[in-house]
Amino acid sequence: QTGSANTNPSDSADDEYITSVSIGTPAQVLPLDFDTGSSDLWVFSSETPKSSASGHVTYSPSKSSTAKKLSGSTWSIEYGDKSSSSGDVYTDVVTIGGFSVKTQAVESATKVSTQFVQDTVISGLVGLGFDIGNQVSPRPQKTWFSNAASSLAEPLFTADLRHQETGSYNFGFIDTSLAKGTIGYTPADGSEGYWGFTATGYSVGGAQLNRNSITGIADTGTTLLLLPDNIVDAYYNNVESAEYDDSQEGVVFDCSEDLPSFSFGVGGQTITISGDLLNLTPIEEGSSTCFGGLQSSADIGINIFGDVALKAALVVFDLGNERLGWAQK
Ligand SMILES: Cc1c(C=O)c(-c2nnc3c4c(C[n+]5cc6c(C)n(C)c(C)c6c(Cl)n5)n(C)c(C)c4cnn23)c(C)n1C
Repeated sequence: QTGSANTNPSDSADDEYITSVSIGTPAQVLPLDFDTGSSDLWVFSSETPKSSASGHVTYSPSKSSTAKKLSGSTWSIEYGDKSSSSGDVYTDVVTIGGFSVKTQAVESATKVSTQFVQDTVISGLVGLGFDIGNQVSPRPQKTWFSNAASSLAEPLFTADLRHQETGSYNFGFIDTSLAKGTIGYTPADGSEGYWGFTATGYSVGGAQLNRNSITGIADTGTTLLLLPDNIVDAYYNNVESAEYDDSQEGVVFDCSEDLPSFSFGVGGQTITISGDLLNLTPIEEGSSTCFGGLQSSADIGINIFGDVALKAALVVFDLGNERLGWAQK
């Protein structure tokens, strides 16, 4: 069996990607953000304070004949941008791209931070990280993909995120036609709950790849490409108008400037992110100053290959072989 779901950028900056998910009987369809950097499936629900839930599509377990309370279980999660949510837990049928998991832990939010209240285009997240990262207590729950894996044709999924167009998450199969290049595989380390891997080097503007290994995570839930300062500096030294903007907390530059590409090596392949994918967006509507898609990971303690990097590739999250595949798109 397989599944295939379309995913769409939420706004003009590709800040996040929205995928429709059906929960319960009859189906309640919610727009959710698939996040390989976390391992909880949580939703705005009938238990979310009305003031917080306004503008959001919500899940009502009481309206689903297949919903069951997981009594005594609670959850609480905080994300890299300091956003957070918490609540209690139901199980229900969850269908993604035509594939159903009958008894999926659906974490219902009784509390959500302001970032989530304001982000009305999504009604929650689907964690596609490793089960070890799940935040339900007293008994951690499995992710949707972990529950699905044993019934899928192959225990893997692919992410094909695109700039300002519809992409896809495919489960149980690899559509190689989505990629131009060969898929290069490298071991994935799931011990922290993330899809960790090591890139073998990088280059700016199509130059020869150097041999500086970069250990990081493949994270569909993070917008930017977050790398060490030495790499960020090496890149922006090629961008004449680039400067660090304290208020924006990142490197900005003239929107009119042509940006060089950025390449990294992984699994014997070279993934090249074109310059225009590295110009994320004007710092505010109509501004001629733009915010860079590549920023520093120095304050985070981990390197994150977020959507800016993933958009350049077809990425295979291969649980069965504990490996990540990357192919140029
Ligand atoms: C260590 C880390 C991160 C690790 O993940 C991270 C980050 N980066 N994008 C996101 C997140 C997103 C994606 N996301 C990013 C957005 C940005 C940059 N902007 C301006 C808007 C309006 C966004 C929205 Cl609506 N959504 N979402 C939905 C959540 C829950 C995120 C949590 N963290 N996060 C940051 C900013 N940092 C420092």
